[in-house]
Amino acid sequence: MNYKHPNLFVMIPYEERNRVSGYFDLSVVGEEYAKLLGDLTDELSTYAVSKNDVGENAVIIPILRAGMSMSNRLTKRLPKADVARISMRRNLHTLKPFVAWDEFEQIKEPESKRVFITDPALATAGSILKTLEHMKKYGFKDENVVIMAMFGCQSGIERIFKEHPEVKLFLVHMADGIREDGYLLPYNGDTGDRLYGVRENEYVI
Ligand SMILES: O=P(O)(O)OC[C@H]1O[C@H](OP(=O)(O)OP(=O)(O)O)[C@H](O)[C@@H]1O
Ligand SMILES: O=c1cc[nH]c(=O)[nH]1
Repeated sequence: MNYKHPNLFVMIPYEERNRVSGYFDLSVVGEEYAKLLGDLTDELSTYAVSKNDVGENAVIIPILRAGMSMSNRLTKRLPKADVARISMRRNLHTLKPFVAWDEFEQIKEPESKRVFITDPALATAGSILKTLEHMKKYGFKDENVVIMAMFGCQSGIERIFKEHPEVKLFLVHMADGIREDGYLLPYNGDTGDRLYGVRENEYVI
């Protein structure tokens, strides 16, 4: 997958897919999966964040639940950054996301803040787009936004840049595509479920 965009930065090229084989090994779950995602986040931070950046005037926004697996490590790399979580839920039939709650109110002067959004999976991009739309209401600016993700597909990425051409996206690795049920290919399962267990009431939301 050689898709390119000026604001897209892919850390591990297709030819080195074996380096991310743990994504696709569905027996890797819980703490072990969290460590794998955390270690890749450390690597991605080296790629996405300048060497002397300690997170001054920055805020890290993990999209819950799975985004915490990345923000937990990014906070170590950027100790001065604030953290403001957003809880995003999706109806797994329609794949439509909605905001359950957020912590944006606590961020002072959002219009001047550098933002790092973390979420391992970028599939339809509905969750990221909803997050960006929600952030705008609070005054955050697209030109200050860096999205950090593990795995994303071209159709989702194109949707992001179509609506938000100024954001930057740092991806560990490019997916081949997306399945009809909204999961990425190669299949990596549900990241949140692999980390924290299946959520019982997902279908009724
Ligand atoms: O690009 P999209 O099509 O919106 O899909 C990606 C979203 O799906 C996953 O979250 P999920 O809804 O499984 O929530 P969880 O992390 O709480 O399990 C993932 O962490 C993204 O937030
Ligand atoms: O591939 C996908 C799609 C949605 N959520 C995930 O965790 N993975």
